[in-house]
Amino acid sequence: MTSDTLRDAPVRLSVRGLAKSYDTKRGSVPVIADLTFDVRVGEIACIVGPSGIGKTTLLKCLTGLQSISSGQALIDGRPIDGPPEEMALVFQEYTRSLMPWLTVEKNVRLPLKHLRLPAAEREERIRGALAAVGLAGAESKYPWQLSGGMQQRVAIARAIAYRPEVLVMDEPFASVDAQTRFELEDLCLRIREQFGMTIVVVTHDIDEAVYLSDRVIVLGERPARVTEIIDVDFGGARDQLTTRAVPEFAELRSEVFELIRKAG
Ligand SMILES: Nc1ncnc2c1ncn2[C@@H]1O[C@H](COP(=O)(O)OP(=O)(O)OP(=O)(O)O)[C@@H](O)[C@H]1O
Repeated sequence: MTSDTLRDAPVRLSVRGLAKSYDTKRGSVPVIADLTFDVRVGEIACIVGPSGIGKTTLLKCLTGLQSISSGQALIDGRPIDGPPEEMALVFQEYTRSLMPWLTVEKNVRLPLKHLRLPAAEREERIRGALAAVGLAGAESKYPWQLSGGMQQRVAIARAIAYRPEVLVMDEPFASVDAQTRFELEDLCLRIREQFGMTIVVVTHDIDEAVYLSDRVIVLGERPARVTEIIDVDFGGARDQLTTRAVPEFAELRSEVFELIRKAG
């Protein structure tokens, strides 16, 4: 997949003047003032910004878990006003999102129950998702028998077995060691290639944002606005050593770092 192909793809997720305030005992507190951006079919977009700027709040609005105060978020042109069927969400805390009393295979099977798929397709999706994340053979294990990185792979397998159009991830690799983090980043790139999914990731890690993204969306100011949208033109095939070593990588990292520092 080339960057040019992605830039010509139709818009999957559109955020238009989105604002969000929380109602608290002290009244209405604005967290997001005005966000406008698009994510195209098959793109990976990373959302970055200083701590507490409203990144998780934005994801909650996009996934229909929080109401939007004004403006709109649209998926394929349809306004989001509840959890869209076309989306799946992966959280940082895999220990809280997996059911410890269910095996790996049953955890992945869980969200497929209400899809009413033909049995053969359901089994193939479970098998294919576990194979895609490198967990073929671990079907009968329980989450607590696995390492943190493997548990997060189960959470990702569960999301991709559902075949969402948009995979939304909130700090998905923040709780694993550095080596596992690199492996999971590459897994994310492979998922995009294999399933053509659109992926939105919130991350605190600037290098990760540059490595994964076709588009880095930088949030700043309080309440939050889009400070900058940075196009990343490394294409689909990336490599932890060679991609991170090109001069453009260092330039983009500095640019994002500087924007977040100014915003904080
Ligand atoms: N349910 C809520 N009610 C009231 N205020 C909230 C609620 N959830 C979040 N906030 C506030 O909204 C602001 C943004 O929080 P949010 O978690 O979205 O930021 P973030 O950018 O994801 O933070 P971090 O980078 O630290 O994870 C914070 O000031 C937070 O205290």
